[in-house]
Amino acid sequence: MNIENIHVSRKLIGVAVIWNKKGQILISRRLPNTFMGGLWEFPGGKVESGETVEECIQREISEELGINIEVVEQLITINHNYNNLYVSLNVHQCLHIGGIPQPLECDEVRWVNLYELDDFAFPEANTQIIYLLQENGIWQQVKCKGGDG
Ligand SMILES: Nc1nc2c([nH]c(=O)n2[C@H]2C[C@H](O)[C@@H](COP(=O)(O)OP(=O)(O)OP(=O)(O)O)O2)c(=O)[nH]1
Ligand SMILES: [Mg+2]
Repeated sequence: MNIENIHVSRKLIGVAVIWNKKGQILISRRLPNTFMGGLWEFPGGKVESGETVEECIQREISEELGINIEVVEQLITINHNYNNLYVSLNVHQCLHIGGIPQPLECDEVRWVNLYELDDFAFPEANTQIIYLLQENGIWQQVKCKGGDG
């Protein structure tokens, strides 16, 4: 095969693990008829040029869910290859500050606890994120009860 025919896409993705005061995490379901449609994920999206990952997360969460969050700290970066799509998931721990999550760009949103995460189908790259979250427990008692949600 000619080298020019090989197309590899790379995407840097800002991903938010958003916690409420009850120790629940917000998950959203990808729209049907899209890449990995129907699977559940942590909200987020592609980092645009000129923005930091934190800015990307703030923007995506406001666009996708219409809520306010505080981006608190980085959890992990997962590099994963879906055939010819390389994604680098830059995952951050976040607190829900206010607003009721709306499924503005997804099929459905839900608050779930750490153990309920096992009941939903996530993309392959999420396995390690979920394992780490469950290992860590309720994120330092929801970062000492910050946030407002
Ligand atoms: N947001 C998010 N994306 C994830 C997760 N796990 C996972 O593999 N992904 C993958 C799916 C997509 O290939 C990519 C996210 O891209 P996207 O298509 O939702 O992002 P976007 O809305 O900014 O995309 P675009 O149309 O602007 O290219 O990362 C996850 O937990 N959250
Ligand atoms: Mg997205």
